[in-house]
Amino acid sequence: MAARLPADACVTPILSIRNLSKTYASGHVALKHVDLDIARGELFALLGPNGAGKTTLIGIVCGIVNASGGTVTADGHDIVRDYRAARSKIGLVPQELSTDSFETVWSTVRFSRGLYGKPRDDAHLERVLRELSLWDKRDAKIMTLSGGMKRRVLIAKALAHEPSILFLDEPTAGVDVELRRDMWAMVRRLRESGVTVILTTHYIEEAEQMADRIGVIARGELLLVEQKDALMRKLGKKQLTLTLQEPLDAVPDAFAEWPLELADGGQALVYTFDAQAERTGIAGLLRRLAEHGIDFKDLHSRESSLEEIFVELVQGHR
Ligand SMILES: Nc1ncnc2c1ncn2[C@@H]1O[C@H](COP(=O)(O)OP(=O)(O)OP(=O)(O)O)[C@@H](O)[C@H]1O
Repeated sequence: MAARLPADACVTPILSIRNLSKTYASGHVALKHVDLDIARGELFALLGPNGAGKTTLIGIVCGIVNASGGTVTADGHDIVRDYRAARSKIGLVPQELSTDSFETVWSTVRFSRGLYGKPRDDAHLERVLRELSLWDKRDAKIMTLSGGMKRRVLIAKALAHEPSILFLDEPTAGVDVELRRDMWAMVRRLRESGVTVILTTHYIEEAEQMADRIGVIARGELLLVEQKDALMRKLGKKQLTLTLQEPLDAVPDAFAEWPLELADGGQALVYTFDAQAERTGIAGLLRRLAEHGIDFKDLHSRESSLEEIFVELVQGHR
């Protein structure tokens, strides 16, 4: 699907992905013709179930995986023809910490910066380590750190060369509440400082709390890209639950025009409707209930969460 920026976003995208495809040597098609533009300074969340193609997409943009077709431009640089320049614009926080176990935190981040040919800037590295509460650990060997601290080191490494685009692949998978909160705060600060952040996540809550725009990917296809608020408005459903005075065995035929369901062993009647519809049908439903002598003692309504929207989208795709 096409996922260009809205016309009013009159900016050159910082990341431009065109017709990107990937078929692994095994024959598995991991990405199918993905088009996506990311605006400078945006916080974009890529949501998808396991195996959707999120890591493959990031891997291609970061030059770790070769694309089978399509192009990617990062801050004006083609990621194949102009690999070094493109890569120097990008920071990647991968899912796993794989190397550097015997190195200290300080030498690891300094080395990361040097990899991109950036001049030494100890003041910058100190700022990064302090922000991530790693400054006190700068002389510790990475192998001696806790899992949470190792995660922080991954982020420090990714920020060492001052990238303008930061990818976070499942940043909070398996981390504790405190680290998750710190990560969210850090991502917000980065974004305020002008860094474009693209994160992948299974945690809908993360996308709901953080993102400006959300892309949903499943089986290698970008199903949808929307401003978060518009997505919730467009696809959100509302649910009205009536707690009945007397339980019902079944929904009476007279109510066939409303998609009603019984819940709580017949104690509650649940009506799901489109939050955007001009006529919700609630007034008519309540009248009909009164006509049939069905009394209720309580009623409440709620809007669907992003999680419900997401599950419906992905299931619909299957
Ligand atoms: N090197 C590889 N060779 C063959 N198939 C692969 C390879 N790497 C990934 N795949 C397959 O491609 C699909 C997409 O994988 P990918 O890791 O991009 O998904 P993901 O959305 O990041 O999933 P997760 O959330 O589980 O990390 C999966 O079915 C995976 O098994």
